[in-house]
Amino acid sequence: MAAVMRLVNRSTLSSSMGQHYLALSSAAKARARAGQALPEKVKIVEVGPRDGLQNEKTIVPTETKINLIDMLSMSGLPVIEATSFVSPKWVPQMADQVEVMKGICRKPGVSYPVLTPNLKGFQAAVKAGASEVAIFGAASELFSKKNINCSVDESLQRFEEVMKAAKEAGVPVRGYVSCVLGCPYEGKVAPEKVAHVAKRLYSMGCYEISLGDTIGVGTPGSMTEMLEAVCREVPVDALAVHCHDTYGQALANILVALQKGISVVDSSVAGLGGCPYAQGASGNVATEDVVYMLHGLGIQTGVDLPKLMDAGAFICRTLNRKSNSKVAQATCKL
Ligand SMILES: CC(C)(COP(=O)([O-])OP(=O)([O-])OC[C@H]1O[C@@H](n2cnc3c(N)ncnc32)[C@H](O)[C@@H]1OP(=O)([O-])[O-])[C@@H](O)C(=O)NCCC(=O)NCCSC(=O)C[C@@](C)(O)CC(=O)[O-]
Repeated sequence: MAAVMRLVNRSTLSSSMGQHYLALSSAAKARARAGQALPEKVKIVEVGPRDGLQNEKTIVPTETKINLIDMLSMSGLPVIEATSFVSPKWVPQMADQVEVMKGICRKPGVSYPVLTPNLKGFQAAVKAGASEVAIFGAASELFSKKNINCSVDESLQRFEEVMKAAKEAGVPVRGYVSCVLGCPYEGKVAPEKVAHVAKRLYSMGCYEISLGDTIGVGTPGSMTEMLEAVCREVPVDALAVHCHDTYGQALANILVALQKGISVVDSSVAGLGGCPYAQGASGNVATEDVVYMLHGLGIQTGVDLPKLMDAGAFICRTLNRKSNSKVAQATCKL
């Protein structure tokens, strides 16, 4: 019975993709029905292999990480955050970063950025063949201290060093701001503080600033307020949103961001993840659910949903867990 359901749901999914997602006139209508001028295309930044796996209690074999990244590459995702060049004492799960970078099959046109908290990480990343990196700061002092062992100002000084080296090497840099809608240690975070850190990262040369609701406490209300503050300081086309789904608000918050004109969304296959320095934070919003919503709105992503779901099913099977994706649950792709 379950197998029949799986088949039926999979074919329904494929045919609905064919009927609805590719018909441009109905796509435009779907976007218009959402009430605002939504973007025609959205770039999805898949963070599962890094944000998703960094918090796993038992070490995930390198081969599994490589297989996951390769399957994600085949699904049409344009950006896959592969790993991080951080201290193995702080995040043991990412200690195999060099092997991961060496083992993945890089698909032309796909970018594989990695996290680099400082110059040491940047140099190691470039040596391992990274062609794009991300620096990661926070809008909360206590989170910054817990996560990267320095104040927000100190972190920005370290990032200046990374930016200088990246410019010399011609490596594009993405910037993260964590705790944009709340901090596990400080509680509420002022939108102006988020805007200040986002502006600093943008001014130092980050081509894109990803705004992280690290603990998933935001609502469409707080998201709107925060984005209005940030958009006064950073052009909207340089912004991305990175929503964890702890309180089930992620898709609603992403829709708010789309309505504000943001067209880059971070997400994690099967909703894997959490931050090791933000206790209680659940995984990122599931990529499958984001793709389903975007395609339903007539927004192009270039992602093949069934192939993406195969990658989600693979990692859930390997980690012996249920997918956090509602789409995977509904279609029995667990
Ligand atoms: C930033 C540090 C390194 C500072 O850590 P530290 O202890 O202050 O650094 P240090 O400069 O004093 O060095 C201490 C040791 O770490 C080594 N070290 C120093 N730098 C590196 C490096 N790059 N790679 C490898 N090793 C490094 C260094 O060589 C030395 O080694 P030892 O002499 O003790 O053997 C540390 O705090 C760290 O690695 N933190 C990891 C933070 C992290 O990965 N957090 C999770 C990702 S952030 C996130 O998930 C949020 C995000 C991005 O998804 C968005 C959102 O949801 O909000």
